[in-house]
Amino acid sequence: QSIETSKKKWSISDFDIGKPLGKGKFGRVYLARETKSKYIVALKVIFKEQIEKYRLHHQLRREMEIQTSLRHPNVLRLYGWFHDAERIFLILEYAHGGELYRQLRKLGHLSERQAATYIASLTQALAYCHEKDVIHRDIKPENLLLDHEGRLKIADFGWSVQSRSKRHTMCGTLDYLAPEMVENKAHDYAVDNWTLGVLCYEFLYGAPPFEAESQTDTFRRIMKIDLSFPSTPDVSAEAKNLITRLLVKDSSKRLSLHKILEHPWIVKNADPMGICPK
Ligand SMILES: Cc1nn(C)cc1-c1nc2c(-c3cnn(Cc4ccccc4)c3)c(Cl)cnc2[nH]1
Repeated sequence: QSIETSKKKWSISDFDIGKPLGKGKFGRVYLARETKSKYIVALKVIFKEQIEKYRLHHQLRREMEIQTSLRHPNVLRLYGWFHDAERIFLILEYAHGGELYRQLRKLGHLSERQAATYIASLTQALAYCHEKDVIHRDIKPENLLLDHEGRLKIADFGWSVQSRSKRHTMCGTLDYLAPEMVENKAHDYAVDNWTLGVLCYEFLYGAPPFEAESQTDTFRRIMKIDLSFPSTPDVSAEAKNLITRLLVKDSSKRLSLHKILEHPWIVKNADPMGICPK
């Protein structure tokens, strides 16, 4: 009965619950171990009355169906779910390395090899999601985790769950949203390309490109494409070229996911295995 494939009806008695990993509006995420196989998972507990109160069961169902159908090395697995009278439990892949966000905050900014490796992994994961008609995975450092080998995992289910680490008020930030999102226009796949540009900038400089004191100022900077590159850290011209070709207002003119993977900066710097040796 491997957790990966079983059609077994799970229940809370199948798991030993460990320390909380993250918490948020809809519930918490706990480290857990399936009692028979000793398989380690992350168990996300969502309270039904919260879902009913905010009338979110359709979104939750859609997110769960999407997440269960996705199989990609850079997308966190949802193995299955079960519920009791008041809670819904999601059985998730456990990412041993924790939040990419913490690594970024600890290091200040990433090396070009590390940044290129993460951008290549994200691009491959998004190309896979787009092939399955899944867009806007809400990619921001908040939703990125690392496995035991340092491989990136997109961990979002559309729920803004705040993890345990002291967190800047990232929820509700505009920093990662493309102009058409910020203007609440119909958005298409290309929003994810924009967000890759924002993330690439943040990985290399340690802060997102349009950060400002207020959300209004961030909004203005995004709409103006008010992009500038600090003189330190010293970042290569190829990296700046990739960022500039993604942070384009006209979504049809942004570099495509496949073109990103062929970009000289990615070809030269990204580790093919998605794991950047230290
Ligand atoms: C935190 C943390 N520290 N270490 C050492 C491991 C983890 C860890 N957390 C998870 C978690 C986990 C917990 N909370 N959340 C919400 C979240 C989502 C995206 C980014 C941040 C938080 C996810 C998961 Cl699902 C799956 N695997 C996880 N692994």
